Amino acid sequence: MRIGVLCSGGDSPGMNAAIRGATLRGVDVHGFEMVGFVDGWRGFHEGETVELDRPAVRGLSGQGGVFIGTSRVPPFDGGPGEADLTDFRARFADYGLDAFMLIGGNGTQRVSSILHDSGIPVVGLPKTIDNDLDGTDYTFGFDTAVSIATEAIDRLRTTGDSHRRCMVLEVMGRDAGWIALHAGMAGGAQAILVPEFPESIDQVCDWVTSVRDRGRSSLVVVAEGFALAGNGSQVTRDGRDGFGRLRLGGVAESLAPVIEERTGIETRATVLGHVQRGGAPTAFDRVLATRTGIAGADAALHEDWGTMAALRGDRIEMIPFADAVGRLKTVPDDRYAEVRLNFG
Ligand SMILES: Nc1ncnc2c1ncn2[C@@H]1O[C@H](COP(=O)(O)OP(=O)(O)OP(=O)(O)O)[C@@H](O)[C@H]1O
Ligand SMILES: O=P(O)(O)OC[C@H]1O[C@](O)(CO)[C@@H](O)[C@@H]1O
Ligand SMILES: [Mg+2]
Repeated sequence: MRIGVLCSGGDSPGMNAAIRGATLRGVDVHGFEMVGFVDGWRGFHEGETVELDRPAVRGLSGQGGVFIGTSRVPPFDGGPGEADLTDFRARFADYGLDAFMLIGGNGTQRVSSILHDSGIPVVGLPKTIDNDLDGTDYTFGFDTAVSIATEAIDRLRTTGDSHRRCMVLEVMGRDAGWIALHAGMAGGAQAILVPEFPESIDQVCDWVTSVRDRGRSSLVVVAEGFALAGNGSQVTRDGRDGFGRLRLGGVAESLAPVIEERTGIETRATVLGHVQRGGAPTAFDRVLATRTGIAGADAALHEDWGTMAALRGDRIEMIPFADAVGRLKTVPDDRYAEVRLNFG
């Protein structure tokens, strides 16, 4: 069996470990041929590939990024219509492929599902720092991002306390508040602002003021997709990503002066940005990613197409794409309520 491996969407710490796990199991144990497409669908369109075998994945489990590259280059020119899919199948056949192993988040697994429905054998390996993919408890990369954001909170807190300032930290997550929620809990933030639960500026300022009134300095964590209640909208930057979506970012910088003006407390903003996607994966993410890759290779052996390797409790289970795509896994009411009671 010849399997094409491809990454799509943002990189996520653990992608290298997943490719290593899949290759060691797929090539060495099951006797597959495996080929990686460089920079996601760009490599597929332009014919840039790398053979995956034991030497190619040596020492990769602790390395950040992904050595074959990833991108948001789309798989099809269009919708996809029947003509797009026919062209796609022809290209798939030209590469001599029997199946795809697609590594990505909700967008990528949506593509997996489209390809599977059009008759192409696919297994999916879930990754994303956003942890917004349904059907799986955690995606690899999330734990690393949360650890980095937590360290940032710890560091901002000592300087914020020293100057009696309010510190606002912006983290990633697109339309899901998981990174903010977990890092904020781990770092004991005085307020955590997430896209799922808009709050008014009056409420945010009340929390910051009450923290000052009991002699402390506030650490506010805000997810990049947060919008104020009422007529607030998400803050975006110039430019669009490779899929044509507006880039999120800047909400901390827009909130900080308003908090300062309304409370009289000096307030500073920090945007953590891509630091939270870079560098070595945590041990948890290395193990999760490796097991995910192994499960994907085993699923290919059993021709368990149309499935994604999901973490369920402490087990990796192959679940249908339909259970993973179509809706985002966002922060539920009870998870927000349990932290909100202690804000301020
Ligand atoms: N419905 C769709 N139809 C066709 N292509 C899609 C669709 N959804 C996503 N894609 C393609 O898949 C790519 C990856 O999706 P996306 O950028 O949402 O990242 P992701 O896989 O969700 O990972 P992450 O959220 O971690 O960046 C998109 O950039 C786009 O090229
Ligand atoms: O790397 P880019 O294209 O700036 O994308 C940033 C986006 O990717 C993610 O890191 C992962 O989806 C989001 O949290 C963030 O909004
Ligand atoms: Mg996504």
